[in-house]
Amino acid sequence: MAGRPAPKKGANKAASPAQTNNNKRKSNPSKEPSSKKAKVAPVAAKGGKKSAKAAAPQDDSEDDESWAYGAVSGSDDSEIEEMDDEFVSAEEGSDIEVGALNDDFLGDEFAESDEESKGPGAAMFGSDDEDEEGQGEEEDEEDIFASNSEDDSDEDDMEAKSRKLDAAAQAEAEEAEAEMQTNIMLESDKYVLPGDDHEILQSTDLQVVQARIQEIVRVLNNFRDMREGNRSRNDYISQLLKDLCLYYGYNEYLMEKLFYIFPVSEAIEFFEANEVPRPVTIRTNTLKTRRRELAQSLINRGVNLDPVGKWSKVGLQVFDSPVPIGATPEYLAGHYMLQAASSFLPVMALAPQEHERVLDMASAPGGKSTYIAALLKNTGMVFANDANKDRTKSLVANIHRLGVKNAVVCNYDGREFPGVIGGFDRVLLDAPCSGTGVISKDASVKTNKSEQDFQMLSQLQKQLILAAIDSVDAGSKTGGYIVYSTCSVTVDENEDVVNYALKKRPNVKLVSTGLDFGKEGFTRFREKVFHPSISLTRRYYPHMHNMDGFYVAKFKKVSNKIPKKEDNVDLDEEEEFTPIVEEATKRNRGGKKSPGAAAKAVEEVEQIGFNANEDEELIRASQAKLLQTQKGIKLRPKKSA
Ligand SMILES: C[S@@+](CC[C@H](N)C(=O)[O-])C[C@H]1O[C@@H](n2cnc3c(N)ncnc32)[C@H](O)[C@@H]1O
Repeated sequence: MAGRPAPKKGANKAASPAQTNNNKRKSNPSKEPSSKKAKVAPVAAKGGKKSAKAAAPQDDSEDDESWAYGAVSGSDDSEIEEMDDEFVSAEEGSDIEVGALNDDFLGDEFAESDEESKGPGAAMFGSDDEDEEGQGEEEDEEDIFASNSEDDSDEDDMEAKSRKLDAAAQAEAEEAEAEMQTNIMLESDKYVLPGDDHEILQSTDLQVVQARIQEIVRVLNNFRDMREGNRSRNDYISQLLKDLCLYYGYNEYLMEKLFYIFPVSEAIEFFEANEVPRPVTIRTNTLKTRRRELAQSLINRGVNLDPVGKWSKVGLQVFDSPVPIGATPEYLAGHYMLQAASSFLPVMALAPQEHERVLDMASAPGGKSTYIAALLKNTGMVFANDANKDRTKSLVANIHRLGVKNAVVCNYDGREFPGVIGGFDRVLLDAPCSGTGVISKDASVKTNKSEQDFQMLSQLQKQLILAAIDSVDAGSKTGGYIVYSTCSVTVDENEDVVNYALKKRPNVKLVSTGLDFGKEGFTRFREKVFHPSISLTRRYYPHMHNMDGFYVAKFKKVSNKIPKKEDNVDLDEEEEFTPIVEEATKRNRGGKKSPGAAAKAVEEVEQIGFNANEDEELIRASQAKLLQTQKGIKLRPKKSA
C-alpha cells in the first residue's frame, strides 16, 4: 500500500448504489431476499442469491409478534404487510422447486437470461420477420405483375423468374450476414487491460478505479468471450486485487485472503457491505422482562423498532431513536443488552439447559455469558472467564446490570482449562480473532492485520479449542457440547481450527448447530481439504445476512478418553471415537464395528497436547506450497538448529 493514497471514504464512493442505510426499516436483513440486494451491488452481482433460502428463519409459533409491527408503524401497515410477505416467500421458497419459484427467488441469473432472450435473440427474430414480410410483399407484387401479364411472352416470364431468384439470393446473403453479426463479440466489448505505463493504470482517482473494477469483474464473469488476447485470468485478478486494495483501503495480504473466500462478484458485495454499518440490535434480557413489554416501553419513548427476524425470540432491531439507546431507563434497569444479531447465534447453538454448568471461556464484555445465564433462567452456573483483567470489569458490570445471579467471573488464560476447573456440561469458546467479520465496525482491521497476526491467532485458537474440548464432560446427562465461534470469516481461523480439533481430539464429532440459516462451512478451500462433516458448521456474511461476519461450529464430545493416534487398531473398531475414521470406515467397509477392539483402544489413552513445533512445521510446509504454486518460489528447507 506504500505510496497509495488513502481511499476517500464516502467521497467518490457516494455514487455507489450499494451504499444503503442498513438501519432503514426496509433493509431488515432476514426479510429481504439477497437476490434483491445483489441487484444494487455496484458490480454485476450474482452471488448471494441463494441466501434467500439460507436465511429462511425458523418458526416462531410461540410468540405472536404482530403487535410490534402495528404498534411501531402506526399508519405504516401496508409496508409491514409487504415485508411480512417477502419473509414468508423466502421461507416457502426454500422448499419449492426452481420451476415453481416466483421472479424474486429466481434471482438475477434467471432475470438476466430472460433479458437475453429478449435482447439479441429478439433482435435476430425481429429482423427475420421483417425479411419474411418484405419478401412476402415482393412476392405479392410479382403475383400482381404475373396476373396482369398472362399473355406476355416466355422472355418476360424468364425475366420475372430471374428477378425472383436474385431477390432470394440477396435475402439469404443478408440473413447470413445478420447471423454473423449476432454471433461475433465486438472488439469494443473486450476489456483491454491497461499496460504498466498506461495513464489509466496509474490513476488513483477512485472513480476511475471503480470503473476498472467493474470492467474487470465483467470480464472475469465471462472470461472466454471477453478477455483480451492471451491475457490470463491471473493478469486480470492481480490488477483487480490492486484496485480493490486502493478502492476499499485494505492491505494486500488481507485483501487476497478475503477475496478468495467468495466468487468474484460476491467478493465485491462483501467488501461493499463492509462499508455500511450493520443494523443496531438489542437482546431482551428475559431475566427481567419480555420482548413484547420491552418493545412497548421503547416505542413509548419514540424508538422505532421491529423484531430482528423470526429466527430470534429475543432480538429487536432499532431503526431510529430520539434517545441514546445505550442510556434509556430500560437499558440502565437491565432490560436489554446492546448486542449484534450475529452474536446471538453461538449461544443459540450452545442451547444451554437449566441447571447445567457452563463455561464461557473468552467472555468479556459478557454479551454471550449473560444470554447463557438468561437461558439457564439463573439456575446452574456460568463460569465467565476472560484472560484480560481490564475487560472483566465491563463483564462484571453487565452481569450486575442484567440481574445475573448464577455467574462466576474468572480471569485465566483459557488454555489453563481444564486445569482450573473441568467437567462442564457445555463450553462456549467465542475465540479471540482477527475481526474480519466486523470491519464495518472497526475499519482498522483492513490495514493492521499481518500474516504473522493470522498465524499467531490461529495457533492460539487451536490451543484454546483443545482446552475447551477437554473441559467438557462427555458423560453429562444433558450436554457434552462445545461451541466454537469467531467474528471472522477467514478459513484459517474457522474451518482450519475445527479441522485441527477433529484431528487432535477424535473423541469429538461435529453436530448440527441447530441454526437453520447460514452458509455451510468449507470442506475444501484452495489447496486445503477438510473433514466432510465441516459442512455442518455455519458461516454468516454481512452482504448475505446483513449481520456481522461470523462462524459457528458445534461439537459433541463422545468420550472423555482420547484414543491413541498410533494405536494399532482396526479402523472399524475406532469408529465410535473418530469422526474422520468413521467416515472412511463407512465408505470402505460398510460401517461395521466390533466394540471389543474399540474398548481396547480407549484403554490406552494419551493426552494429546498442542504441539507448537509440529504446528510450526505444518504452517511452514503449507506456506511453502502456496508460494510455489502461486508465485513459483521454491523455499529452501529450514536448517535444523
Ligand atoms: C471475541 S471476544 C469475546 C466476546 C464475548 N464472548 C462476548 O460475547 O461479549 C474475545 C475475548 O477473548 C479474550 N481472550 C484473548 N485471549 C484469551 C485467552 N488466552 N484466554 C481467554 N480469553 C482470551 C479477549 O480478552 C476477549 O475479551
